[in-house]
Amino acid sequence: MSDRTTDEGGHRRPREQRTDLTKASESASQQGPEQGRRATREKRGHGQGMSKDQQQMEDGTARRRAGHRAVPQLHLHLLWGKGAKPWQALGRHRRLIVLGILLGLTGAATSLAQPAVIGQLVGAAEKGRPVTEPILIAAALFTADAVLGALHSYTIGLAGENIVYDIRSTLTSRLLRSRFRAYSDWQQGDVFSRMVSDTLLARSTMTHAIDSILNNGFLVIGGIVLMAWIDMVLLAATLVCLGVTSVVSLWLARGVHRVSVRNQTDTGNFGSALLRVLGAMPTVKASRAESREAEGIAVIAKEARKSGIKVTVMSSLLDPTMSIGTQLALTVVIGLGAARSATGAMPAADLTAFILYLFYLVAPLLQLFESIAQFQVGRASVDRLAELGRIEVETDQRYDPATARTRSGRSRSRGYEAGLVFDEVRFSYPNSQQVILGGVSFTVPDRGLTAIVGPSGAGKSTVFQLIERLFDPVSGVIRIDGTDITDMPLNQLRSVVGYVDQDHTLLRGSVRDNLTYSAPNAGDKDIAEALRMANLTEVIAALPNGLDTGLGDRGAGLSGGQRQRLAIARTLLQTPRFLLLDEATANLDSESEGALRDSIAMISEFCAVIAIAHRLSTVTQAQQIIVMDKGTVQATGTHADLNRTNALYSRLSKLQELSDIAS
Ligand SMILES: Nc1ncnc2c1ncn2[C@@H]1O[C@H](COP(=O)(O)OP(=O)(O)OP(=O)(O)O)[C@@H](O)[C@H]1O
Repeated sequence: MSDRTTDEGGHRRPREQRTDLTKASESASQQGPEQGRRATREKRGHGQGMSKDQQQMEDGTARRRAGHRAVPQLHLHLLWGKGAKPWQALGRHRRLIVLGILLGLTGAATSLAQPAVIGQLVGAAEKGRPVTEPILIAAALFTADAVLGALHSYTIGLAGENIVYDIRSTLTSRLLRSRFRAYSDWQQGDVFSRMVSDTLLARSTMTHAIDSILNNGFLVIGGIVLMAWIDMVLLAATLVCLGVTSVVSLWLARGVHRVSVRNQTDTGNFGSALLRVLGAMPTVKASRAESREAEGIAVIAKEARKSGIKVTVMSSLLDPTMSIGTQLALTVVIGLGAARSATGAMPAADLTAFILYLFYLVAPLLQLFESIAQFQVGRASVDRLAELGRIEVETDQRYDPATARTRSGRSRSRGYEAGLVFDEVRFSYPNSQQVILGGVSFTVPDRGLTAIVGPSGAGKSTVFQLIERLFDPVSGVIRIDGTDITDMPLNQLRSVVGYVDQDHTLLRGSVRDNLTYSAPNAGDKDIAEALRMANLTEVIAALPNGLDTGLGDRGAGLSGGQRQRLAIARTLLQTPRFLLLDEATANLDSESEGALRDSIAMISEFCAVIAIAHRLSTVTQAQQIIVMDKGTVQATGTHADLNRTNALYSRLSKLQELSDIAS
């Protein structure tokens, strides 16, 4: 099967797309149905004029090409996953981070040299030697320290922003390409909170915290070495005082990690709860549920507050713990040092340098432990992002190679049927035992209107979700022109299948943005034609800015029926070969429904329209009607046949007549 309206990457070709709809419908209306059909078929080149081998070659090429556009991988999980290579996690930002760390370390070296130079200055002054040289060296060190510090901050900040950008863009791409059933398991608010706040925390971990741990660690170790060089006795006293507090601080830092994980989960829960009600404001108001919901969300917010306070308590204990240790060390050093200096065991210049090193050590030591705590907070975020990054994505490879081979063996049998075929399809939703489709078989020819009717819950919408491959059957095959759809690249499948779902979702943006959503290069002529077919020309003309009028969330600004027709026009611009309409006429008044019925009749001249309809009046003209009940096909036929032969259909038909009379 080939689709000549797709390019190498599986995208639709703009030029052909722009003209497809107009030309096809013009042909259909001007040349009469048969010629129009032929003209459209030729333009679409859907493979009927090709040999089967050619088609299969094109299939393979298209699949390989589509497969080349690999879904971006998030490497964050490597940081703490099995066989972790932290280096890889930093990806292409490694160089920048290394540069930042080197700048920081050089800055730290200049800092470490300062007390020694000041010690020399004191020594020179003590002995009455010239002090110009040590002053100049000290000034050069201060300047270098300041410049290196600024460059260091900028480099690390830049790497941080790059990393956040990378994580966000990679994760967004993965989320949008995720398998529908995998995405359905996630709460939107949780996803949102991970994408916004966890990425910021992860940035701190991967740049500032790591950098600070290395730099301050270097300063601390360097300071200790220099202090050892000056006086071992004073150093031993210092280490005893600081050692105890360091152990306590490390224990606190671990605690910070534990409570941070809890706090980030609570924050995600808060986001989910908020999104849930914000997405249903009219229902909340109509149900007078404002106070109830506000109270419920306040409870969740309280949980986040509680775990947030725990993080604050643990983090704020770090500072005083370290302060106690350093104050103690300072007191001991000054007392012991003064005594040693008085006995002449230690020169005054050495004591000055030692005390300065101790002062210099205090800030890096505090920062070191703060960074370890920050690292632990960010680590929890990195873990949460890595979990999101492992979401299963749709690939254009075969869903299950072994099964696909067996299926394609069957599906590529000689004499395949053109159109869409359900062959003994069985299906249950993931994590559910309920059989939703129990061996459904039917054939939809590649032209004309096919209606699917049946009571609520019969499995009609599920049939559409399987055609779109939002889910895959448990067993059985769905074929398009003889090809198992699991063997088709997804974007090829979705370019030949247009789907107007029950919610006919519109997005915030202009009418034009919404119309051209699946055909971004559609021209004005095609847009006008699609609007005409969906009976929207006058409606759009009456809007203040016509096609450029802005719509609110989910298409606010248009009536329910207008939104529904706009969704149909949007799908028409995609020039699908199979147009799936799920309850497309549910919100229409009788007049609009009649107009749309005419449009569907016209559209079905050049593609296969499959319409789920509760209003049977919409589909009485259908070439075939499939009656579904409890996940099986009860009967297939025309309106007249089914009215005569099928009890369920004639009952639905009678109920419909009654409701029409009543209205
Ligand atoms: N995501 C899902 N997870 C589990 N079960 C589901 C899911 N979606 C639908 N179902 C179940 O599948 C069955 C068939 O649903 P489906 O939406 O296909 O019916 P339908 O015939 O289109 O109904 P209606 O005419 O009311 O839209 C229902 O029993 C429903 O509860």
